[in-house]
Amino acid sequence: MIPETLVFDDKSDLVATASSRFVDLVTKAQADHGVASVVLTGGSNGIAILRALAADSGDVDWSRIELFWGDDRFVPADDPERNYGQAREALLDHVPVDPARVHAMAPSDGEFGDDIEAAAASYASVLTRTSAGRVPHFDLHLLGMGGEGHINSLFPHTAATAETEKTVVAVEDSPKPPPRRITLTLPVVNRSKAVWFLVAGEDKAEAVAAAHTGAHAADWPCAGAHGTDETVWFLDRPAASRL
Ligand SMILES: O=C(O)[C@H](O)[C@@H](O)[C@H](O)[C@H](O)COP(=O)(O)O
Repeated sequence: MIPETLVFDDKSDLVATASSRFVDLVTKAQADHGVASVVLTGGSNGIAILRALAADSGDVDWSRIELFWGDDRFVPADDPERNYGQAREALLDHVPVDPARVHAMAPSDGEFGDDIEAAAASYASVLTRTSAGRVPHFDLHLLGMGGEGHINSLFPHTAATAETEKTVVAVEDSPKPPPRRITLTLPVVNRSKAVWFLVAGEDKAEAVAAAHTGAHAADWPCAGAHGTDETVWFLDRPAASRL
């Protein structure tokens, strides 16, 4: 399916449109099948959207949304680098989510202690437990992207990006600090009905162009992520400058 590519004059327009489309998508999913499932991302754009939703989320019923993370840093629970903590502060502390439906990845001082493999395996079972024993088809997977094309903690030329079986893997040597992370893999990202890339800045332009011209996921992991119903690129002008 051909991706939809939207180019905005600035980041605030990008965030405003993505958050309003988030409200539309989630309210439709809730009307259609009761509980919506959304995978959140870290990064400045992902968090900016959560802040916008904290201010205005229309008719979204926050008690009927399962929230997951595409990746997180395997750090202590109160480490400010944790994507979960940033999402809590930006959105989850301000809306009536059902705590039983908020599925954070384990911190390094949580129930699995420092055992990152056990923490990753446990998250894989969270995915199936919340979806009647199957791997979920998320309604929406939000993705930030790095300049070298990484999404979640899937970096170029790594085993995590090449993974074809497991839904969740541990990353011990991320090229971007901190080195230890837990991430969803491409096979599960690609079960999402909608995959949205939230990308701003000239340093992302080469990766955006690569993804739009059929690059290999090993080289540019962003090129390997697609929704089953829609793939949308939300770009500012500098990020779109090589298209
Ligand atoms: O895990 C990380 O190190 C970051 O969270 C990273 O993956 C980030 O999401 C992207 O680099 C996009 O970041 P921006 O949205 O700030 O461009």
